[in-house]
Amino acid sequence: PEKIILDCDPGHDDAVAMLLAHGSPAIELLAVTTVMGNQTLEKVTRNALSVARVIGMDAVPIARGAHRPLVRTIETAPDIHGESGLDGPVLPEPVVELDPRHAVDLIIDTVMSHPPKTVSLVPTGALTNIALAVRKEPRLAERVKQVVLMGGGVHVGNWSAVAEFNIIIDPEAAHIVFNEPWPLTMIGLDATHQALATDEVAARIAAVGTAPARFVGELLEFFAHSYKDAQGFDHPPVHDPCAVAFLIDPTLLRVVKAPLDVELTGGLTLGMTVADLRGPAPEGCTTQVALDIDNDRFWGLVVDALKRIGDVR
Ligand SMILES: Nc1ccc([C@@H]2N[C@H](CO)[C@@H](O)[C@H]2O)cc1
Ligand SMILES: [Ca+2]
Repeated sequence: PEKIILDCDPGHDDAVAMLLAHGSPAIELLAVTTVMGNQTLEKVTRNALSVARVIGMDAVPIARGAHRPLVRTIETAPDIHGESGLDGPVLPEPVVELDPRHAVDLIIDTVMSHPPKTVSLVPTGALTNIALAVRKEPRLAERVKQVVLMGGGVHVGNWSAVAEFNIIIDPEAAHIVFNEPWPLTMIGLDATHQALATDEVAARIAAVGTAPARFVGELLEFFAHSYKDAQGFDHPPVHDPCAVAFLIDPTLLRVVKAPLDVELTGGLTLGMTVADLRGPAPEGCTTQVALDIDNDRFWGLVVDALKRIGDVR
């Protein structure tokens, strides 16, 4: 199985990414780290611990990370995720204790204690923790198998006309991460806006008939309402598990190798992820971008993971 570290800001779709990583037989979830974004660090960390309880994840270390971006001030997304960051379902009291380390140290310790090129980083929030980690331990750039991040977009933005939330709330961190030599796959809005939780998807999830499945149903119901009100979507795009799905079955996504970088000085374009799709990628290009996803097969992975998790008391 693919060994991964999930760096996240739960967040409705981050919660689905956690359950997909925990439930999929193709993934070995080594650690979960939290970063501010959808809500404050306190709230997203509490949410991660609650989700861990719901899905029966009691042996994976969870550590909290950056409480604000590297340079800028924090910006949250209550219009989509609500005041708690995971509005909708009742959130059970956490049972597992947080790992005492900072997320950055848990990431470094986990990667450096495994053989080279065996652990992948899967960030689904701002890239602050990942940037700090590779600055504190530069060897990460050669040691990590790959970075598969949910963020950015080639032709699509959601926090500005051209920028995506995870990137624009900490564009300096994103610039660091996009410019390290590690293999990097950007699962951006071009693909994740196709990962829609339709009524048919909701029915497939409900049919699993377990407490975790009901939890997912409730969080997707809230997510659907807030996405409709805030962004006019008929069904919510569930972004973050698309990054985990790429590691489970890369054939689910169409990816194109292309030079990628992040705009830091634009007025209109701050935080824009710029992919140069003009021609064949130059030799040594280590970045690629996802442009499409097979939504039906993607949701099949989520349903399978829920079935494997079963009922959790
Ligand atoms: N409007 C909106 C804002 C932030 C997010 C979060 N940021 C990414 C999508 O932009 C996902 O990781 C998701 O958790 C989703 C929608
Ligand atoms: Ca997220």
